[in-house]
Parts: sequence; C-alpha cells; structure tokens
Amino acid sequence: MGAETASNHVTFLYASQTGNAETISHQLYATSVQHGHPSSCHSLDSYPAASLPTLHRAVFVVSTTGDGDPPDNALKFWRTLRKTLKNKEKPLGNLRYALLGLGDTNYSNFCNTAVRLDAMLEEAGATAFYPKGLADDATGLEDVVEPWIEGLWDALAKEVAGSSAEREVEETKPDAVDTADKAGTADKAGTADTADVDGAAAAVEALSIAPAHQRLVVDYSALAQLQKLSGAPKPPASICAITPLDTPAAAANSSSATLPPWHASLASSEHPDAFTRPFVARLGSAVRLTESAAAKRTLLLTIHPPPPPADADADADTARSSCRAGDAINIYAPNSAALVAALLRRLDCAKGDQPVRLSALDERITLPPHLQRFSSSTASAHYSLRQILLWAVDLTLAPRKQTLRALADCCTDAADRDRLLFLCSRQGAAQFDAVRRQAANIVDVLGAFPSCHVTAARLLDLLPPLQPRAYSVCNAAGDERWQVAFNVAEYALEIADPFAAAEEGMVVVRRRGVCTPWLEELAGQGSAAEVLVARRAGQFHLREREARPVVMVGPGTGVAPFVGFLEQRALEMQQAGGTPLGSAWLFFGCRSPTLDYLFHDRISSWLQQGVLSRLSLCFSRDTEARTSMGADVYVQDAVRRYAEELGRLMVEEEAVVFVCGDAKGMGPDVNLALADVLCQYAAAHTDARQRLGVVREGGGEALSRAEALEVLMCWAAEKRYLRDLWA
Ligand SMILES: Cc1cc2nc3c(=O)[nH]c(=O)nc-3n(C[C@H](O)[C@H](O)[C@H](O)COP(=O)(O)O)c2cc1C
Repeated sequence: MGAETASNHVTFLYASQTGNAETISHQLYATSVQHGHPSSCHSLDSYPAASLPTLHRAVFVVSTTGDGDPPDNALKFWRTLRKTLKNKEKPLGNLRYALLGLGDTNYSNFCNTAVRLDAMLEEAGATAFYPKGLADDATGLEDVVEPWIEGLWDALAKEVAGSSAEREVEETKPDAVDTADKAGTADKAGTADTADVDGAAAAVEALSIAPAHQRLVVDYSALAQLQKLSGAPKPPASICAITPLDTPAAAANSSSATLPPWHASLASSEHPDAFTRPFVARLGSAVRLTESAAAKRTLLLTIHPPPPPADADADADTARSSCRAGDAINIYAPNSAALVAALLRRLDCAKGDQPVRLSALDERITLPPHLQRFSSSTASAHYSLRQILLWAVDLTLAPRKQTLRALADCCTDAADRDRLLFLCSRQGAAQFDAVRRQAANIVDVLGAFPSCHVTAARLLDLLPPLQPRAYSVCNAAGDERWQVAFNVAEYALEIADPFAAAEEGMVVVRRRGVCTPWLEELAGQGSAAEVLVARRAGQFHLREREARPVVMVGPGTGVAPFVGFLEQRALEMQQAGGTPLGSAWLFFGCRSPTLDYLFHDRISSWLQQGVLSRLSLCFSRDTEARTSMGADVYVQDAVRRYAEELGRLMVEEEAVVFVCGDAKGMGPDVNLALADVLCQYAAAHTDARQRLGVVREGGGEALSRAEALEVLMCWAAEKRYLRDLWA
C-alpha cells in the first residue's frame, strides 16, 4: 500500500454485488493510469479501512443491494470504518474524494450505500473534490455515469495539479496492485494497443459461422428519420491482451470441469476472512418440490461440505462445518458450455482449447481480479480461451450501452455500426430498453450484427465479471449437509415482433440462468460432482430460543430460510420438553396448492406440533383453492387482511418480522403493507403512536404512512425487521 500514501496517488475503491460498480471502477482506474496518474484499484473489503487516514485521494464507486444494504464485498470495510470513526475525531482530514453511487429507483432505499458512505466520509473530515453522482439502473446507469466520468477527469487533473505544486517528489516502487508514477509511459499504451490487435488477430480472424443464437427483435425504423445521434457513451479503454501460446494443450490447467480452474491457487489474501473463503464441496441429490404441471421447476439440492481437516484452525472449522438457519451460500458456476462454444464459433476461434497468455495491454495496469486470476503473472498454469470464457465473465447479462458503443467501433458495415450507435444513443432509449427486456446475451447481440469483428480480448474488457450465485440454506445449525431450494432459471419471453404480420406478431425467445440449470444437470448425473462454494456473511438469523413472536413472510422459494427457522424451533421445543416457544406465524404464497406448495408436508406437520402457531396461505393462480381455503392472492394482501392481529404483535408484543424473496416486487409491496398495518392499528388504538415512539407536535393519534415507514426503518436498524431480498 506504500505508494498509495503518495500525495498524487489516486485510489479507486468499489463495492459491488453483481459487478457493475467493479467494472466501472476498473475502467476508471485504467483510464486514470493512461492519464498519467499513479493509481490503484481495490474492492472495499480488500482495502484495509484502517489505512484510509493515510490516503490523500480516493474515488469510490459503490452499489446498493438487498434492502438498502452495502454489497458483500464492503461489509468488513463498513464495520471497520464505523469503528475508526468512533475512536478518533475527524480521522480522514487528509482525504479528498469523489463518489459515484449505483442503485435502482425500483427499490425503496435508492443508492443507500453511497448516501451513507458520503455522510460517513464527511463526518470523518474527508472533503469531496467533485460532486457525488447517483445513477439509476431503472432508467439506465449510463445517463448519470457517463457525464459523471466525463467531468471526473478535469476535476482529478485540477486536484493532482494542486497537490503536485505542494508535494515532494516521491520515488515509489510498483507492487502487484499499484501502478508506478512513471512520466512518459503513457505512450506505451498506444504501442501495446497495436500489439494486442495483432496478437489477438492471430486467434480471432475473419468471421463466418452463424452461431445458434436467439434472434434480437428491435425496431430500427426511427433511425432513418434521425439526422444526428446524441448521448452515446464513450467506449471504455482497451485493457486486455490475449496471445496464443505454442505450449502443448496439456499445459492448460486440467482440473475438474465443475470447478473454476483457479480454485486450487486461490490466494487467502483474496479472502482474508476464513468465514467467507471458498472451498470445495460435493453435490448430493436434487429432489423436485413442484409438480410436473407447475410453471416452475423448484429443486431441493443437498450439498455436502467437507469435514474440517484435522489441523484446521478454529475459524476455518466454523466456516466449513456449521451452518445457521438463515445463512446463504455462494455457488461458483460457469457459463453454459454451449453458450461458450457458440461464442467461440462467432469469434471464429477454432483453437479455443489452446493455452493463451492473458495480460494487460499496458504494463502499468493491473487487470481486475476476475481476469487477474487467469493472467500469466499470477496463474500457475496457462489457461485456454474457453476456460476464461467459461469462468471469468458473465455472458448472459444484457449488454450495457458502453458495450454496444464499443461493438459499434468493431463493425465493418455502416448499417451495423449505425444501429449499434442508435441503440446506445439518447434517441434509441426505447430500443435499448427492448434489448434489455429480451435479456439478450452477448451471443445474441453479436448474432444481430454480423459485421462486428470484435476480438476476444476486447470482449474481456467489456463483459462484467461472472459472480457466484447466492442461495439461502433450508436447514438448521448442526446439520452436516446443507440444503438449498431454487427455481431452475429457464424461461421463455414473448416479444412483439415489429417485422411480423399482425396476426403472428409475437416471437418467443428462451433464456437460461447461469447456475441453476447447471446444478440441475450436475445433480442429475448422480456423480457427486465437486463445486466451489462459500458462505455469505449475513444477519438473517432467528435468535436462539426466541421468546418474542416471530412473523415470517416468504412466498415461493423465499420460504427456504423459514424451513431452517422452523427446524431450529422444532429442535429447541424438543430440548425444552415440548414447551412451545413464542408464537410463530408464516405467510406463504404460491400459484396453487396442488402444483407448487413447497415443503407442504413439513409445514403442515410443524403446524400440528405447535412449532408453527399460525399459517396464512396465498394462491395467486387458483381461484377455487382460494375460495375453499380462505386464502389470499398475494402475501401482501394477507398481511393487510390481518392488520389488527399483526399490528398487536408488532406494536404491543415487539414481534420480530422476517421477509424473504423477490427484491423488486414482493419486498417493497410487503414493506408498504406492513406500514399500512401500523397505520391501521394506530388509527384503532389510542396511544399506539406513543408506544411506537412517534411524537409529533400538535398532532392527533393517526400515524401517517411516511411515519410508519420510518418506524419500520428503525426496526430494521434494531434487527426487529429483517429482510433477505434478491433479484
Ligand atoms: C437483489 C437486489 C437488491 C437491490 N437493492 C437495492 C436497493 O435497496 N437500493 C438501490 O438503490 N438499488 C438496489 N439494487 C440495484 C443495484 O444497486 C443496481 O442494480 C446496481 O447497478 C448494481 O451494481 P453492482 O452490480 O455493482 O452490485 C438492488 C439490486 C438487486 C439485484
């Protein structure tokens, strides 16, 4: 970290759950180096927060996840920063920073991580040298990100010029992460760029084969009327170089196809926390929980973590063997082999299994971690392009505008180029949205633009890192096997086809997720395949022998952690000689009781035994069952229906409320329903407002929705209202 304390150094720090902030941060870092600023780039958790007081200049790019929470790779930093703030007065007085937040206005706490980080930095005495940007994924991150980045370089240049007038010249030695402050090396970027084009051209030549891809349905008719396009982002800098090697194929890493090839050389420095460090586990069986006629295939998959090694330290022991109800695990899955094969065909790369050297075009730049693992400077073996495409980048995510902009530059046909420029321009916003709604992957996009001669190296610059996927475990502590329930992500989208005759105006495109179809396939092979897993740090836990009432809202696979909670309560009841604990109320929803009522038998049996005191069911697609069983349509409807009882539990008996499931629809809807419950309860019960601690000058007894939402936020901070929400 030594060089980072130099007064002209710029440290880029990111917090990212699904890779957007990470990609932006790494692109900023590479451009910063090319602008001649000595720079480095880290995830927040891989940067020691205690060293922040020694930094002079930092650029933060942070996203928000869950319900206004910081991403997983910022949690440790967050805790340390809080402690640093407590112990010292204005500890970050030296630090000048810029901050870009990524969020989505479909969620209730827009860009909460950025907003809170900004407040904490300011409180700690740091000064912003450039106005904060808050980008909205709902309308397109680029709308804010692009102009923010545009202005950043001027602001940074002024900053550094200001500081260099005062600074003493420091001789700093580059280390693995830092880039040296070497004036004049900027030229090298240009040289390397040319070298890459030549090198990559050896592997990626003329394009010919039309791959099996889904057709992209976009109406470009508006383009003919347009004189000028505006608002297209700048293409990101080229960072990667790929050089085919003549080493025999055996030199490529030949570990199990179900494990990322880098897993054996996983540096503990990458995962300093033993609790969340990845390890190899074995897949067990998968049992189907839904009927064959159900719309979704939901599986219950068993995973066997390895027994702790005899010489393991206590931390590692804990990480491997135990699993609390409510925990989630990350599973590392590759892109589909068929998709990678289609991409290699599209890149006309016949030698996808030949080892390659992956390096940075500019030797001053360190590749981002997901590529660094495959780079020659750190990897113990050379990997093939197929392995890199399988494990390093996400091929399934719909392309960002920046990617389309960069692809436009690779087209030899003017019509292809114009269409791509249109898609990422302000005027093509509706068409860009259509591409996103079709969840088009990179192979679909390249299939739609046959003259796009993008190189494999350029694609690695553009595609987001492939992230592990997280699943809640369904079992309680002490269970040696772990179980996760998930819907196999395979779906068909119906899209209006602007070119079709009116009577047949819809086309159907099929999509597959990365992880769940792969897990299903592996479990079906019955060979106890090895997979890389890691535990996620979280707070979605039921206290031991919880005496307060417990309210659980979990439709669909959102019920998974509650199966673990109820398992835990059943054990606790048994230990207490059958004496019931506090009450437990489950709100569960599915389409129909006969098709997709998950864990039906276990839930019914817990209800009979008194482990579960109350069950409210919702069936969204079965009117008959709703009528006969007195069920509601959605869980938020049931929450509102039982406002009086729920209100009493929440207000008078300090119930703990847990919500698990969809972050976009169900999570915010249930949040509003709970706020309405509080309003309704307060309207019917004098003094409820006082008991909730909402004091308003000259106000009556009624509680407004805004006040109720604030109460819920306070409860969330006190861990009386916990949410585990996912996309
Ligand atoms: C499960 C989930 C929960 C999210 N919760 C929030 C939220 O509470 N507030 C917000 O502003 N954005 C939220 N977002 C939106 C992300 O912050 C946004 O998509 C961002 O671009 C992700 O960046 P990343 O890939 O670097 O994590 C959420 C996204 C997901 C998938």
